[in-house]
Amino acid sequence: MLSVNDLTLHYGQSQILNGVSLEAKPGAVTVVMGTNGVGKTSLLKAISGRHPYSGGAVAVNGTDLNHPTAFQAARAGIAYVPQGREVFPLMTVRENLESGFACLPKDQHVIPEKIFELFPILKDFMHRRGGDLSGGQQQQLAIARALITQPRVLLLDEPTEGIQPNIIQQIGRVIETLREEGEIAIVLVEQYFDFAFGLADRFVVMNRGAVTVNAPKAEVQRDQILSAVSI
Ligand SMILES: Nc1ncnc2c1ncn2[C@@H]1O[C@H](COP(=O)(O)OP(=O)(O)OP(=O)(O)O)[C@@H](O)[C@H]1O
Repeated sequence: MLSVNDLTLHYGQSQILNGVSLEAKPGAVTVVMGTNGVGKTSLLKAISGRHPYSGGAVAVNGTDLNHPTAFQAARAGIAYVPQGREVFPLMTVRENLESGFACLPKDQHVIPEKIFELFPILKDFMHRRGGDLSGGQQQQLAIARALITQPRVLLLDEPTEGIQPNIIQQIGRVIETLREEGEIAIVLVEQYFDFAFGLADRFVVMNRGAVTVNAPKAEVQRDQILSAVSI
Protein backbone atom coordinates (compact mmCIF):
# COMPACT_ATOMS: atom_id res chain seq x y z
CA MET A 1 0.00 0.00 0.00
CA LEU A 2 1.28 3.44 -0.99
CA SER A 3 0.41 6.35 1.29
CA VAL A 4 1.13 9.91 0.27
CA ASN A 5 0.44 12.48 2.94
CA ASP A 6 0.31 16.26 2.52
CA LEU A 7 3.08 16.31 -0.08
CA THR A 8 4.53 19.62 -1.21
CA LEU A 9 7.10 20.17 -3.95
CA HIS A 10 8.90 23.21 -5.32
CA TYR A 11 10.94 23.97 -8.40
CA GLY A 12 13.05 26.84 -7.09
CA GLN A 13 10.60 29.43 -5.76
CA SER A 14 7.56 27.92 -7.52
CA GLN A 15 5.36 25.69 -5.41
CA ILE A 16 3.95 22.96 -7.65
CA LEU A 17 2.36 20.51 -5.19
CA ASN A 18 0.27 22.04 -2.41
CA GLY A 19 -0.36 19.26 0.07
CA VAL A 20 -1.30 16.19 -1.98
CA SER A 21 -2.60 13.16 -0.11
CA LEU A 22 -3.69 9.84 -1.57
CA GLU A 23 -3.57 6.11 -0.97
CA ALA A 24 -3.11 3.37 -3.54
CA LYS A 25 -3.99 -0.18 -2.59
CA PRO A 26 -2.55 -3.44 -3.97
CA GLY A 27 -4.75 -4.98 -6.64
CA ALA A 28 -6.32 -1.65 -7.51
CA VAL A 29 -5.73 0.97 -10.18
CA THR A 30 -5.64 4.52 -8.83
CA VAL A 31 -6.00 6.90 -11.74
CA VAL A 32 -4.60 10.41 -11.38
CA MET A 33 -6.06 12.88 -13.83
CA GLY A 34 -5.93 16.61 -14.43
CA THR A 35 -5.26 19.09 -17.20
CA ASN A 36 -1.76 19.86 -18.45
CA GLY A 37 0.60 21.32 -15.91
CA VAL A 38 -1.37 20.60 -12.70
CA GLY A 39 1.52 18.58 -11.27
CA LYS A 40 0.80 14.92 -12.08
CA THR A 41 4.31 14.12 -13.32
CA SER A 42 5.80 16.09 -10.44
CA LEU A 43 3.78 13.97 -8.03
CA LEU A 44 5.13 10.74 -9.54
CA LYS A 45 8.66 12.15 -9.51
CA ALA A 46 8.33 13.01 -5.84
CA ILE A 47 6.95 9.56 -4.93
CA SER A 48 9.70 7.80 -6.90
CA GLY A 49 12.55 9.90 -5.52
CA ARG A 50 13.31 11.54 -8.90
CA HIS A 51 12.72 14.99 -7.43
CA PRO A 52 12.88 15.85 -3.74
CA TYR A 53 9.65 16.87 -2.07
CA SER A 54 9.67 19.83 0.28
CA GLY A 55 7.24 18.56 2.90
CA GLY A 56 4.87 15.74 3.73
CA ALA A 57 5.51 12.01 3.62
CA VAL A 58 5.60 9.00 1.30
CA ALA A 59 5.17 5.58 2.89
CA VAL A 60 5.02 2.01 1.59
CA ASN A 61 3.17 -0.47 3.80
CA GLY A 62 3.37 1.97 6.69
CA THR A 63 7.12 2.65 6.45
CA ASP A 64 7.93 6.32 5.88
CA LEU A 65 10.55 6.54 3.12
CA ASN A 66 11.75 9.89 4.49
CA HIS A 67 12.83 11.78 1.37
CA PRO A 68 14.19 8.82 -0.60
CA THR A 69 16.62 8.92 -3.49
CA ALA A 70 15.43 7.14 -6.64
CA PHE A 71 17.48 4.10 -5.62
CA GLN A 72 16.01 4.04 -2.11
CA ALA A 73 12.47 4.36 -3.48
CA ALA A 74 13.13 1.46 -5.88
CA ARG A 75 14.53 -0.62 -3.02
CA ALA A 76 11.36 0.14 -1.06
CA GLY A 77 9.29 -1.27 -3.93
CA ILE A 78 8.36 1.80 -5.94
CA ALA A 79 8.76 1.38 -9.70
CA TYR A 80 8.33 4.35 -12.02
CA VAL A 81 7.67 4.21 -15.76
CA PRO A 82 8.32 7.79 -16.87
CA GLN A 83 6.54 9.74 -19.54
CA GLY A 84 8.59 9.24 -22.70
CA ARG A 85 9.72 5.80 -21.43
CA GLU A 86 13.47 6.50 -21.12
CA VAL A 87 14.51 3.20 -22.65
CA PHE A 88 18.30 3.05 -23.12
CA PRO A 89 18.52 3.30 -26.93
CA LEU A 90 21.96 1.72 -27.43
CA MET A 91 21.41 -1.15 -25.01
CA THR A 92 19.67 -4.35 -26.07
CA VAL A 93 16.26 -5.32 -24.78
CA ARG A 94 17.97 -7.82 -22.47
CA GLU A 95 20.35 -5.17 -21.13
CA ASN A 96 17.46 -2.74 -20.61
CA LEU A 97 15.60 -5.40 -18.63
CA GLU A 98 18.69 -6.29 -16.64
CA SER A 99 19.15 -2.66 -15.61
CA GLY A 100 16.14 -3.30 -13.35
CA PHE A 101 18.29 -5.71 -11.31
CA ALA A 102 20.21 -2.83 -9.73
CA CYS A 103 17.89 -2.66 -6.72
CA LEU A 104 17.64 -6.44 -6.18
CA PRO A 105 19.94 -8.83 -4.31
CA LYS A 106 22.29 -10.80 -6.61
CA ASP A 107 20.48 -14.13 -6.18
CA GLN A 108 17.38 -12.55 -7.77
CA HIS A 109 19.10 -11.39 -10.95
CA VAL A 110 16.99 -13.58 -13.22
CA ILE A 111 14.40 -12.34 -15.72
CA PRO A 112 11.18 -14.12 -14.67
CA GLU A 113 9.35 -16.04 -17.42
CA LYS A 114 6.25 -14.09 -16.43
CA ILE A 115 7.75 -10.99 -18.08
CA PHE A 116 7.60 -12.77 -21.44
CA GLU A 117 4.10 -14.05 -20.76
CA LEU A 118 3.01 -10.44 -20.28
CA PHE A 119 5.11 -9.09 -23.16
CA PRO A 120 5.82 -11.92 -25.67
CA ILE A 121 7.33 -9.50 -28.18
CA LEU A 122 10.27 -8.85 -25.85
CA LYS A 123 11.36 -12.48 -26.04
CA ASP A 124 11.62 -12.26 -29.82
CA PHE A 125 13.52 -8.97 -29.63
CA MET A 126 15.94 -9.72 -26.77
CA HIS A 127 19.00 -8.85 -28.85
CA ARG A 128 17.60 -5.78 -30.58
CA ARG A 129 18.66 -2.38 -29.40
CA GLY A 130 16.08 -0.46 -27.41
CA GLY A 131 16.28 2.47 -29.82
CA ASP A 132 15.31 0.22 -32.73
CA LEU A 133 11.95 -0.73 -31.19
CA SER A 134 8.72 1.08 -32.06
CA GLY A 135 7.29 3.50 -29.51
CA GLY A 136 4.75 0.93 -28.38
CA GLN A 137 7.39 -1.76 -28.00
CA GLN A 138 9.55 0.65 -26.02
CA GLN A 139 6.62 1.33 -23.72
CA GLN A 140 6.20 -2.40 -23.15
CA LEU A 141 9.93 -2.68 -22.46
CA ALA A 142 9.76 0.21 -19.97
CA ILE A 143 6.88 -1.43 -18.08
CA ALA A 144 8.65 -4.81 -18.15
CA ARG A 145 11.85 -3.23 -16.81
CA ALA A 146 9.81 -1.70 -13.97
CA LEU A 147 8.24 -5.08 -13.16
CA ILE A 148 11.70 -6.72 -13.04
CA THR A 149 12.31 -4.73 -9.84
CA GLN A 150 9.51 -6.74 -8.13
CA PRO A 151 7.61 -3.60 -7.14
CA ARG A 152 4.84 -3.18 -4.62
CA VAL A 153 3.86 0.08 -6.29
CA LEU A 154 3.87 0.71 -10.04
CA LEU A 155 3.73 4.34 -11.19
CA LEU A 156 2.80 4.76 -14.85
CA ASP A 157 3.05 8.20 -16.46
CA GLU A 158 0.90 8.42 -19.58
CA PRO A 159 1.68 4.96 -20.95
CA THR A 160 -0.61 5.40 -23.99
CA GLU A 161 0.99 8.63 -25.21
CA GLY A 162 1.90 8.30 -28.89
CA ILE A 163 1.17 4.55 -28.93
CA GLN A 164 -0.83 2.70 -31.59
CA PRO A 165 -4.25 1.31 -30.57
CA ASN A 166 -3.40 -2.42 -30.59
CA ILE A 167 -0.48 -1.89 -28.21
CA ILE A 168 -2.63 0.35 -26.00
CA GLN A 169 -5.02 -2.62 -25.71
CA GLN A 170 -2.15 -4.94 -24.78
CA ILE A 171 -0.95 -2.52 -22.13
CA GLY A 172 -4.49 -2.32 -20.77
CA ARG A 173 -4.60 -6.12 -20.52
CA VAL A 174 -1.28 -6.17 -18.67
CA ILE A 175 -2.62 -3.63 -16.16
CA GLU A 176 -5.76 -5.76 -15.71
CA THR A 177 -3.64 -8.87 -15.14
CA LEU A 178 -1.55 -7.10 -12.51
CA ARG A 179 -4.72 -5.90 -10.83
CA GLU A 180 -6.17 -9.42 -10.76
CA GLU A 181 -2.97 -10.79 -9.23
CA GLY A 182 -3.54 -8.33 -6.40
CA GLU A 183 0.10 -7.79 -5.38
CA ILE A 184 0.88 -4.38 -6.82
CA ALA A 185 -0.68 -0.97 -6.19
CA ILE A 186 -0.95 0.69 -9.60
CA VAL A 187 -0.97 4.47 -9.96
CA LEU A 188 -1.86 5.53 -13.49
CA VAL A 189 -1.45 9.09 -14.72
CA GLU A 190 -3.32 9.21 -18.00
CA GLN A 191 -4.85 11.76 -20.37
CA TYR A 192 -6.57 9.17 -22.59
CA PHE A 193 -9.86 9.38 -20.77
CA ASP A 194 -11.66 6.22 -21.92
CA PHE A 195 -8.58 4.05 -21.29
CA ALA A 196 -8.15 5.49 -17.81
CA PHE A 197 -11.84 5.37 -16.95
CA GLY A 198 -12.10 1.75 -18.05
CA LEU A 199 -9.23 0.65 -15.81
CA ALA A 200 -9.83 2.83 -12.76
CA ASP A 201 -10.82 1.57 -9.35
CA ARG A 202 -10.28 4.98 -7.80
CA PHE A 203 -9.98 8.51 -9.15
CA VAL A 204 -7.74 11.28 -7.96
CA VAL A 205 -8.29 14.51 -9.83
CA MET A 206 -5.74 17.30 -9.46
CA ASN A 207 -5.98 20.99 -10.11
CA ARG A 208 -3.11 23.45 -9.56
CA GLY A 209 -1.10 21.08 -7.41
CA ALA A 210 -3.99 20.04 -5.17
CA VAL A 211 -6.43 17.13 -5.09
CA THR A 212 -10.00 18.15 -5.94
CA VAL A 213 -11.59 14.68 -6.24
CA ASN A 214 -10.50 11.49 -4.46
CA ALA A 215 -13.15 8.80 -4.67
CA PRO A 216 -13.78 5.19 -5.65
CA LYS A 217 -15.23 4.64 -9.12
CA ALA A 218 -18.56 3.53 -7.68
CA GLU A 219 -19.03 6.99 -6.17
CA VAL A 220 -18.36 9.10 -9.24
CA GLN A 221 -20.10 9.71 -12.56
CA ARG A 222 -18.16 9.51 -15.80
CA ASP A 223 -19.27 13.03 -16.76
CA GLN A 224 -18.21 14.40 -13.39
CA ILE A 225 -14.65 13.18 -13.92
CA LEU A 226 -14.65 14.17 -17.59
CA SER A 227 -15.69 17.74 -16.80
CA ALA A 228 -13.14 17.94 -13.97
CA VAL A 229 -10.31 17.12 -16.36
CA SER A 230 -11.51 19.15 -19.36
CA ILE A 231 -10.26 22.67 -19.95
N1 LIG B 1 12.04 20.79 -13.76
C1 LIG B 1 11.15 21.78 -13.68
N2 LIG B 1 11.51 23.02 -13.35
C2 LIG B 1 10.62 24.04 -13.26
N3 LIG B 1 9.29 23.88 -13.48
C3 LIG B 1 8.86 22.66 -13.81
C4 LIG B 1 9.75 21.54 -13.93
N4 LIG B 1 9.02 20.44 -14.27
C5 LIG B 1 7.74 20.86 -14.36
N5 LIG B 1 7.63 22.18 -14.09
C6 LIG B 1 6.39 22.96 -14.04
O1 LIG B 1 5.61 22.41 -13.00
C7 LIG B 1 4.24 22.41 -13.36
C8 LIG B 1 3.69 21.00 -13.24
O2 LIG B 1 4.30 20.19 -14.24
P1 LIG B 1 4.01 18.63 -14.36
O3 LIG B 1 4.82 18.12 -15.51
O4 LIG B 1 4.16 18.00 -13.04
O5 LIG B 1 2.46 18.66 -14.73
P2 LIG B 1 1.56 17.56 -15.39
O6 LIG B 1 0.24 17.66 -14.74
O7 LIG B 1 2.24 16.25 -15.39
O8 LIG B 1 1.45 18.08 -16.88
P3 LIG B 1 1.39 17.28 -18.28
O9 LIG B 1 0.04 16.66 -18.33
O10 LIG B 1 1.56 18.39 -19.29
O11 LIG B 1 2.51 16.30 -18.28
C9 LIG B 1 4.16 23.01 -14.75
O12 LIG B 1 3.84 24.36 -14.64
C10 LIG B 1 5.56 22.82 -15.29
O13 LIG B 1 5.86 23.82 -16.22
